[in-house]
Amino acid sequence: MGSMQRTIDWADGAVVIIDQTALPREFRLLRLETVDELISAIQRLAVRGAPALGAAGALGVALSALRHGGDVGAVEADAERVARARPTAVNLGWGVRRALAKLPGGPESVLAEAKAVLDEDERTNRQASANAAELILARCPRRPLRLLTHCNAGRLATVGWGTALGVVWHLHEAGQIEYVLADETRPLLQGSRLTAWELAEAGVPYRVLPDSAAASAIARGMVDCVVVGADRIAANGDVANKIGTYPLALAADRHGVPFVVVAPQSTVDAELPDGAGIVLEERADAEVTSAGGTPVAPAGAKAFNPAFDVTPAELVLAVVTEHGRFP
Ligand SMILES: CSC[C@@H](O)[C@@H](O)C(=O)COP(=O)(O)O
Repeated sequence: MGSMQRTIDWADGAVVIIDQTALPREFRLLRLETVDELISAIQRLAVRGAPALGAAGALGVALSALRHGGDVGAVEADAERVARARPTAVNLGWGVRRALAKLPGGPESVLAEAKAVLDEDERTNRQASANAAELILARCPRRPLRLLTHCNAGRLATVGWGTALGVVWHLHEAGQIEYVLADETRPLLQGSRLTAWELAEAGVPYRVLPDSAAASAIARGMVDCVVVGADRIAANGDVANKIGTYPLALAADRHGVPFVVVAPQSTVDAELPDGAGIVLEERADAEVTSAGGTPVAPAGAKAFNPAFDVTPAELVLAVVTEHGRFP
């Protein structure tokens, strides 16, 4: 049910998203009619994942342009607020800039550009993940393959199809997947809530594991390849992705397991020479000091809660986009 629904779309003058805070308990859609509602949905991760945030950025500018018409200053101010809703995924600002560039043509051309961003997304991710699937088949001799992934880089992180999980869909169609290990992805559990839900829907054999068990799984020879998405890729190939990605890359390197990153070209920040310049979002202490809304740490406990980390290019076998290997 709901499997053909886009993660984020435009319908009857509003942005419609799959509410990712409700999954897997409930599949429900949210209608966002204002820029403020969209920004709030981005910040509480009701819509999330770098490519989906690119679409959200473009649609946010469309919402504003349709509301403010010829008031360029008002639309530019809204665009700036949307672009700053979260700092790490470069796609958010990319989507905003693409739509904003069409403002001189009027609100309808802004909306048309936002819709083009959405339409391109699935095509691009299918191609990027097909390229990565080919590379993995060439580099990993064991059949069928046992993959490990982190966070959610599935259709829920994009408008449709997905990036790292897109690789799984291609390989599963070809009968080449034995199983997928899905890191639960502390603290917000995108792995156990979202990736597991997608894998179950698609009928792919999987197990959820604590993030802290991933290095052991790699060391015990249970993983042929680690495949993840990205939030921002610097010009030298350093990769920012969900917190916990860097330790996976270290473990994979130590045990000679290929570590592959799959992303659309829009996730490359060509102006950034290396990963040192990437702003890593820090989120609220309560996400760590509570579990499911119940406090688990002593009252007043402080947390270190970065949402992302940076994996240096030297630990990455390949960054794969729709154009092939990057750079
Ligand atoms: C194709 S999604 C790639 C990344 O955006 C994904 O792995 C990730 O880190 C998402 O983080 P999130 O905080 O859930 O937005």
